Amino acid sequence: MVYLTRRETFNAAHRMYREEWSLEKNIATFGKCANPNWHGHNYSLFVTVKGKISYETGYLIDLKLLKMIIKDHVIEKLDHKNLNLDVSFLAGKMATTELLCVEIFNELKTPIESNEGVFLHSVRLHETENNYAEYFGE
Ligand SMILES: Nc1nc2c(c(=O)[nH]1)N=C([C@H](O)[C@H](O)COP(=O)(O)OP(=O)(O)OP(=O)(O)O)CN2
Repeated sequence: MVYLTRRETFNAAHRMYREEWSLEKNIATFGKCANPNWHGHNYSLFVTVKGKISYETGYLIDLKLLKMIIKDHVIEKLDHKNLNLDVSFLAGKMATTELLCVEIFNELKTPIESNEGVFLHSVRLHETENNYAEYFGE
C-alpha cells in the first residue's frame, strides 16, 4: 500500500453566521468571523489517495489525472467564490474549515475511486498558516 498526495490551492470568501440568530449572538459566537463584510482565505488543499503501485507503470494513479479530478470536482466550484452563497455542495452548511474538508472529501470519493484500485485516504484543508482540518471519511 502506498499513499500519494496532490496539493491544490484556491481562494474564497466566507462569513460565519446563522441567519436565524441576531447579529449580537453571531458576533458573541463567531467573533470577527461574523463581521457582515465578507472576508477571504487562501486555502491549501491536500488530497491523499492510497492503493497498490502498478508493476507496469510504477504509478498508483497518474498525478495529472488526480489533478484534473480535483480541479473539475472541487477547485472550479470553490476558487474565487463565496462559500456561503455560490457553492451548491455547501448549501445550508456553515463554511468552517472542518465542514468544508468533509464536503470536499465527499465530492472527491466517487470520481477518485472510479479508478480501479485507487482509494481516497484523506483530505486536509489549511485555512490559515495556523489552522487546518483533516478528514479520513469516518
Ligand atoms: N472550529 C473552527 N473554528 C474557527 C474557524 C473554523 O473554520 N473552524 N475559522 C475561523 C476563522 O475563519 C479563521 O480560521 C481564523 O482566522 P484568524 O484568527 O485570522 O487566523 P489565525 O488563527 O491563523 O490567526 P492567529 O493570529 O494565529 O490567531 C475561526 N474559528
